[in-house]
Amino acid sequence: MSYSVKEAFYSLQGEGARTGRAAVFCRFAGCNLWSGREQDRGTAVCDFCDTDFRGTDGDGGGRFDTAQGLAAHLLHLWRGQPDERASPYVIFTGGEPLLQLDAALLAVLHDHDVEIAVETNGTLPVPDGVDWICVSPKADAGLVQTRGDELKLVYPQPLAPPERFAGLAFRHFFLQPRDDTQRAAHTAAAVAYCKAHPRWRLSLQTHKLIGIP
Ligand SMILES: C[S@@+](CC[C@H](N)C(=O)[O-])C[C@H]1O[C@@H](n2cnc3c(N)ncnc32)[C@H](O)[C@@H]1O
Ligand SMILES: Nc1nc2[nH]cc(C(=O)O)c2c(=O)[nH]1
Ligand code: SF4
Ligand SMILES: [Mg+2]
Repeated sequence: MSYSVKEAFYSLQGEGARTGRAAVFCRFAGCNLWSGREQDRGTAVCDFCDTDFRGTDGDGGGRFDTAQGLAAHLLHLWRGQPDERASPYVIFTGGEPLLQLDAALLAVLHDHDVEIAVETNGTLPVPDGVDWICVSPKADAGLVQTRGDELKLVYPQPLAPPERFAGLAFRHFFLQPRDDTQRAAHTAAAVAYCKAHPRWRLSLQTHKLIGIP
């Protein structure tokens, strides 16, 4: 199996329960809910995406023929000093990472003592061996992955109210304001919802607020 990676970079997790934690991000190319072309956005299942995931031309991107090759590339990007209380941390995102993340890649990373997280839309099952599962459901897409560590719902999605997901088997429940021209209004609405429904916490995209990748 070969892998198509849009970009890969070292930054801090900007969102959710692990906000602020150093990580190598591996952004796989391609998604099952949008082609990534602007002219298709209006008819896409997921129409609010904030990410360019087409092609392999980004910083640290490329085509990798083997799991070993991609794992070596990701480990090379890690800048953390050795620390017995903090393993190297790799977050697979995209696009939709579960179109490409496989057992071979998970195994070789675990062989190097890497902790592995995934950011997924929940339409595909997460393979065994992922250490941290973040699911972000999309209103018009079937949800297959109904358990995990955090559920991070982009808010608002009129056809996907938080109540639809509150009973699922996640440890953390977040609302993340939809980033578009109305972001301030969406943020205010998310704050109001969290205040009324304390199960839910606010996830800000802090990397955007401070201008890091
Ligand atoms: C670009 S997606 C890639 C991973 C996967 N395809 C997914 O949707 O979870 C990464 C995260 O950004 C969130 N996201 C995408 N577009 C957003 C937007 N306009 N505003 C806020 N969050 C957004 C997604 O819901 C997801 O939690
Ligand atoms: N800093 C930072 N944190 C993130 N958390 C999830 C991201 C994503 O695009 O999946 C992301 C991202 O692109 N950058
Ligand atoms: S599912 Fe994720 S990557 Fe795909 S279009 Fe939606 S937000 Fe973007
Ligand atoms: Mg992002």
